Amino acid sequence: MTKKEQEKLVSTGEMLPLMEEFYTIQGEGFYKGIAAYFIRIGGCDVGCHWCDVKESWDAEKHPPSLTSSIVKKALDNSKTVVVTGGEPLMWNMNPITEAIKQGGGNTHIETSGAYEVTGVWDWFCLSPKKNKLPTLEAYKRANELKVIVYNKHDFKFAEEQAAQVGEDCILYLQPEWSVRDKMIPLMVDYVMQNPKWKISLQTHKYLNIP
Ligand SMILES: C[S@@+](CC[C@H](N)C(=O)[O-])C[C@H]1O[C@@H](n2cnc3c(N)ncnc32)[C@H](O)[C@@H]1O
Ligand SMILES: Nc1nc2[nH]cc(C(=O)O)c2c(=O)[nH]1
Ligand code: SF4
Ligand SMILES: [Mg+2]
Repeated sequence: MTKKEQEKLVSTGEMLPLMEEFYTIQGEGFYKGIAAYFIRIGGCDVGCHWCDVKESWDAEKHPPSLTSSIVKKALDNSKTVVVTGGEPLMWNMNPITEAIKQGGGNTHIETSGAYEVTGVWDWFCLSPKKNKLPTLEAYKRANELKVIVYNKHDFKFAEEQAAQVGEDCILYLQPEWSVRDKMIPLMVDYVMQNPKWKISLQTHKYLNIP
């Protein structure tokens, strides 16, 4: 296939720049603890300085793969398929979610919400970033809001973001990994004072799994 043909398929979402795929346990948020197949799509320009997958940022480093093949492999392993990145919403997510659902799977997304929402999602995890705020549609779609706490100013940001999501959206504060020992005590106090929030930890990192 020529580069031009590939680019066309990427633009429709029939190919995606795949960085990695792995079957593991969802470590974070509402579905923490369940087996799930992760599809990590390359490309992100949000630029969080503490991002734990900076290798994903440059989409050019992750060659396009056929969406149908990615989905087939995922569904051979698991009914729950989590699409993450990078920033998955930089790409057209319609074909991948259609294929997952057609194969009987459940579609979950991990996103900053900074780009137009495409795809049909059974579970939408919105993790907003100050650098590039979510779209109005992303706030509407969010089933869970997962705000990363890097310093004490992030509590105010978390409240501003919570004011934008729907009533049924579940609210999580998740410590930034490198400062977890410093931030967890503040988060514990905050959640006891403000019990609409829950704490989410990156449990896969404690379990030493992907
Ligand atoms: C790597 S991001 C990919 C998906 C999307 N770009 C996003 O940010 O939601 C997956 C999740 O990990 C979180 N995350 C990334 N780096 C982290 C870190 N150092 N500590 C805690 N959570 C982190 C993100 O906020 C997001 O919820
Ligand atoms: N086990 C595990 N759970 C996760 N939940 C969200 C992740 C992500 O990077 O999007 C992630 C991840 O990278 N691994
Ligand atoms: S939006 Fe997500 S992938 Fe992009 S830099 Fe931030 S945490 Fe990393
Ligand atoms: Mg991760």
